[in-house]
Amino acid sequence: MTPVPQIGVLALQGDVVDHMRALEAAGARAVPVRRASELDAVEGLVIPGGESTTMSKLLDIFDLFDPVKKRLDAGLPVFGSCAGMIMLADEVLDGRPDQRSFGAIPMTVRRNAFGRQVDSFETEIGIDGIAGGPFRAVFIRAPWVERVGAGVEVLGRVDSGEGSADGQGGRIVAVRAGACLATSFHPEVTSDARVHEYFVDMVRGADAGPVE
Ligand SMILES: NC(=O)CC[C@H](N)C(=O)O
Repeated sequence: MTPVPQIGVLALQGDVVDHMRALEAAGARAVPVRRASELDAVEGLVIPGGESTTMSKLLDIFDLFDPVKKRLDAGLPVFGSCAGMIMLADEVLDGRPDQRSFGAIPMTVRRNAFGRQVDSFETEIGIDGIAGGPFRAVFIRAPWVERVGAGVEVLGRVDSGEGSADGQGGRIVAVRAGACLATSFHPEVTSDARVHEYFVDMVRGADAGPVE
């Protein structure tokens, strides 16, 4: 177990600096990842919020899509927030036709799902596995999860006033599947480090280690 794990933040586009600050606050060493050699050195990876169509394109341009996919398939712990959640899904609705995602979590994610009228909002939600009361969740043109496959644990929902496809009330906005964590919202833009602490604990537990 590494006491201070080295965690990469995919630094092609999006709110990289906020995630690096939040990871450091949560007890990790944060490093930007722009090339495969930097990816090799990390024990966990954050895919930040931003714009998933752009991120998908840049991953191809920087020859990083396949190296990242390979490490995710090998069990590298990963946390995706917002656009990062979209990048982890195996099915993306309302995406661009050429948009690619890693398929690390068996789930269907709808882009920009909360609609243009209220495309950004904040609300308090409970997150399973995170103690200490509700979490202030900031949503910015956020996706939601419409289907979860086998082995995906729903950690949090938001009441969108219309229920959800599975009849349990509220849209799914936080999930975990093994070493993969994803949120529709942006914990990195608040000063509450609990979601990042949760992820740092996942990385410590997984002990994926850097590639030799
Ligand atoms: N804040 C965000 O990350 C927004 C995600 C963006 N709507 C996308 O599709 O990628």
